[in-house]
Amino acid sequence: MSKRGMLIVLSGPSGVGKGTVRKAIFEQDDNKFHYSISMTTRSMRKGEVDGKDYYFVSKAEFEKEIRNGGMLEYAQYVDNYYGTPLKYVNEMLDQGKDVFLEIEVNGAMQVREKCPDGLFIFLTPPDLMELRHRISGRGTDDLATIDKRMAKAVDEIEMMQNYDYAVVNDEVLNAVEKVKTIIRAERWRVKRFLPDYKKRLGDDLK
Ligand SMILES: Nc1nc2c(ncn2[C@@H]2O[C@H](COP(=O)(O)OP(=O)(O)O)[C@@H](O)[C@H]2O)c(=O)[nH]1
Ligand SMILES: Nc1ncnc2c1ncn2[C@@H]1O[C@H](COP(=O)(O)OP(=O)(O)O)[C@@H](O)[C@H]1O
Repeated sequence: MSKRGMLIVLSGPSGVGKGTVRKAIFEQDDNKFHYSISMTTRSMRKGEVDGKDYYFVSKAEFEKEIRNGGMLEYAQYVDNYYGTPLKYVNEMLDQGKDVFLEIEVNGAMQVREKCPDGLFIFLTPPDLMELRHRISGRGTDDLATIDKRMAKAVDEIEMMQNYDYAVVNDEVLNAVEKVKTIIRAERWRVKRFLPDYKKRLGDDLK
C-alpha cells in the first residue's frame, strides 16, 4: 500500500492570523499542501467566495451532513456550526497528499482522536491586547462578536498544551518559517523512523 499523506492541523484563537499564515505558506509552497475547505453556517463576509473560503450552508443542510456521517469533525463556535467534510480529506490522504486543516480547538481534538498521527500546531498571539487589536482591525465583526471571540480566546489558549507545537505569530514571516520548519521536521521524522516501527511491529502498519 502506498504511504498516506500527512494531516496538518493549524488551530488558534480567532484573529491570531491563521488564515494569513496559511495563505503565505500556500503562496510559497503552492503544490505541497491541499487545503480542506470547511463548511459553515455563518454568513459570508464581504470579499469571501462560496466554495473557496468556506462552503456556506444553512443550519438544516449542515445538520443533514452531520446525520449522514459526512463530517470528519464539527463544532459550534459563537452561534454557528463549522466543520470539515470527510470525503475530500480522505481522498487526498489516500492519494498520499498532505492535507491542511485550519480549525478551532474542539474540532482539532476530535481530529486528534480519529487521526492520532496527524501534526497539531497551535498559533498563539504575542498577547491578548494584540489579539483584540487584530480582530477589530480586520473590521469584519461587530463589538459584541469581538467580545465573544475574545472570551473564547482565553479558553482556547489554555488548550495549547494539547498540541504538538505552539508558534507565536509575532511577525507573519517568522511564523510562516516556524510552521514550515515544523512540517519539514515531521516529514523527516516519519520517513526516518516509520520503517523501524514497522519492523518492530512485524509489518502490522503496512
Ligand atoms: N472545528 C472547526 N472549526 C473551524 C472550521 N473552519 C473554521 N473553523 C474555526 O472557526 C473559528 C471561526 O471562524 P471564522 O468565523 O471564519 O473566523 P476567523 O477564523 O476568525 O476568520 C476559527 O477559529 C476557525 O479556525 C472547521 O471546519 N471546523
Ligand atoms: N503577525 C501579524 N502581525 C500583525 N497583524 C497580523 C499578523 N497576522 C495576521 N494579522 C492580521 O490580523 C487580522 C486577523 O488575521 P486572520 O488571518 O484573519 O486571523 P484568523 O484566520 O486566525 O482569524 C488580519 O487583519 C491580519 O492581516
